[in-house]
Amino acid sequence: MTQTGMPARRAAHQMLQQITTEGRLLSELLGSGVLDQLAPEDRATAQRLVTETLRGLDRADRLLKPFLQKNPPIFVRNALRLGAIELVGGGAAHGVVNAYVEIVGRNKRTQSLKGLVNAVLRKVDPAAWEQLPVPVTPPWLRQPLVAAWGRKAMNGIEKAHFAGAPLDLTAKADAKAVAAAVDGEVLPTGSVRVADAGQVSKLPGFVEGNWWVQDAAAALPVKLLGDVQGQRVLDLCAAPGGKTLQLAAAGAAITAVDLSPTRMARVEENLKRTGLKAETIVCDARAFKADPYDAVLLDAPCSATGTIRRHPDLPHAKDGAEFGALIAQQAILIDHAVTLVKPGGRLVFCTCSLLPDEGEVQVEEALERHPELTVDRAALARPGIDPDWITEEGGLRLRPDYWAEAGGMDGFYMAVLSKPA
Ligand SMILES: C[S@@+](CC[C@H](N)C(=O)[O-])C[C@H]1O[C@@H](n2cnc3c(N)ncnc32)[C@H](O)[C@@H]1O
Repeated sequence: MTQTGMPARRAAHQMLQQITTEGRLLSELLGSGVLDQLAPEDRATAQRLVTETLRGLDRADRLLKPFLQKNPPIFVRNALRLGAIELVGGGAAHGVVNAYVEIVGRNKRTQSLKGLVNAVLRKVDPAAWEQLPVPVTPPWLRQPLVAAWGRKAMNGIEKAHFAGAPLDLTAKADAKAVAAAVDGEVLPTGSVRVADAGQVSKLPGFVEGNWWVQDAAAALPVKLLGDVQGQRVLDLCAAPGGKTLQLAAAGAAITAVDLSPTRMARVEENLKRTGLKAETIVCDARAFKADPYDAVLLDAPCSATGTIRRHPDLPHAKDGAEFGALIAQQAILIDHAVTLVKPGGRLVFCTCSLLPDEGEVQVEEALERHPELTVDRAALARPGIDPDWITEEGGLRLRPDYWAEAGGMDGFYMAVLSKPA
């Protein structure tokens, strides 16, 4: 672990507080300029420290529990958690303990607990860390996931969440050449995996736009469309544009729609860097009107529970309260997307969610509302797709515990629906 200074620790503590008490997401906090006052190396340290703490939160709590007679206030608990993670990561005990004693001492409401923080952190034994179980997901999310996939699979999913994610790239043209340039490997589905990436923008081929960052699971929905050369394709909910770039690189004429102007600006940056072309339209996909398309891709807003390997803040910031609204919005988006598919055309519905309500169930219900649609199972016969991943209704279910030995994949659901000619 690199040297951790007080500004980075204070920022990490502040972010952990906002995530665990205000339901803020780390990406929102980073975007809001919370780290702008810090030197670049402190910014990176604060972000790494808070990410590692969130990933190991349940384990840090177990490590600390024997030394706490009752749960201290969350401000203190978060200081203890960060301190424990630093100690386990090899931080010098004296410096770590003093730092978190100081953070707790600066707050009038918690200054009387400085002694507790000092005593508890001094007792932490970093060697005990490896003996503790894999961190468990908070119950609000664990329960529905165990109900959907079973306990054994959930343990595998939690292992994958704890391990974090490697960096996956999608090549604009030649995956083998990209793999050779970045010292990566080509996965069975065609994505390039980089085990030890470092700073993404410094990897060979970034400036030239030879590839973009995209998890191997997230790259599959576009592949299910097969050859789209010369087809008119609508990418609904397109930002930051990973799928738009894939479709453009495959030679389709793309219209990319997203509600968020800031996120659409990222699609435009990505198009510029890669030299690819797409029409971009900022608007609510539910109100978008145009002549029907050969294919529509709907990557609907969802719980994002498939991306916890890279966003360990999510289970600690959220409580599932917005799931109902997201599920309702997905159904409305599907119904509208169906109107934008021409006869004989296809709709790919996908979400980066682990919840069947945002995947399998959504498609089953869509088929009831639109009996003219059929599920295109043949579209799933693609290189690297394990037949065990195919679901009863004919969709593709991907989970973080798949490809465990090779570094896992994001949780995703996708299905191809065909309209009669
Ligand atoms: C899962 S992300 C899409 C990821 C993107 N397809 C990719 O591959 O990079 C969902 C996107 O939906 C957008 N969104 C949410 N509600 C929307 C709506 N009603 N209309 C259009 N876009 C919407 C969000 O701004 C967000 O960019």
